[in-house]
Amino acid sequence: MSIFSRPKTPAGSIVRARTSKKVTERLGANPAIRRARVEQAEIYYHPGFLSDAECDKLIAMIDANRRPSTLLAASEDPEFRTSESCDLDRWSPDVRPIDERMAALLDIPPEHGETMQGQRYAPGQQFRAHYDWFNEQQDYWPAMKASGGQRTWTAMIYLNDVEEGGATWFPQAGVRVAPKRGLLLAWNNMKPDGSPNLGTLHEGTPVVQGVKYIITKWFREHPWINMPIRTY
Ligand SMILES: O=C(O)CCC(=O)C(=O)O
Ligand SMILES: [Fe+2]
Repeated sequence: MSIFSRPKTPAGSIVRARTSKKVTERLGANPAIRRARVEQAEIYYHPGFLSDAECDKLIAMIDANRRPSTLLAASEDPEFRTSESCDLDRWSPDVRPIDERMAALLDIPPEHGETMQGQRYAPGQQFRAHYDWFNEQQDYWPAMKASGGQRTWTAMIYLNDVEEGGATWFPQAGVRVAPKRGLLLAWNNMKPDGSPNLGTLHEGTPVVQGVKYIITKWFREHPWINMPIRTY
């Protein structure tokens, strides 16, 4: 192999490795948090992170602003992501304290977080298996690199219980999480050396009965520069 050929496995990174270690230590020290007992990925649970009132408020905001969900990279499968999404205004008095609490829980500066997204899945809707980390070989990567770089951690919260279906399934890690109102799920998209972890492959399985509401937050390795600044 020539020394100029592209490595097959994505490269590690000192910045991401440092974040991995810091967040892992912070979560490990929190008695309210449990780690899934698997080696393939670092997946954590915090039951009851949000109150019922907070969940209801976010559900109402999602219902009021939802639009079809989108994908960063084109997919040939029209059923790949069939849910609806909405961006939640981080400066809203109902969103900001939650946004900041999530960042504090992980010990990541809030400005590294992308806009909190609400997701709504009606029966039959799903988000097929994907990674949250960016593929650095794809056309979208230069724009993502410039806007804060790789996605390091994901934190999501289930806002309601779902009658049937809608579990988050990590097929490589063998972890299935059923929606539970107020439960926060967080995982490290990176490996300890700061390279993307293939073990984080996950999907939002189809809802069978009921409607599933979640919020998702993706944290970048650097501050997310798309963040709108309010000048008043
Ligand atoms: O709906 C789920 O359970 C997973 C959502 C997800 O993977 C995402 O929003 O990136
Ligand atoms: Fe995801």
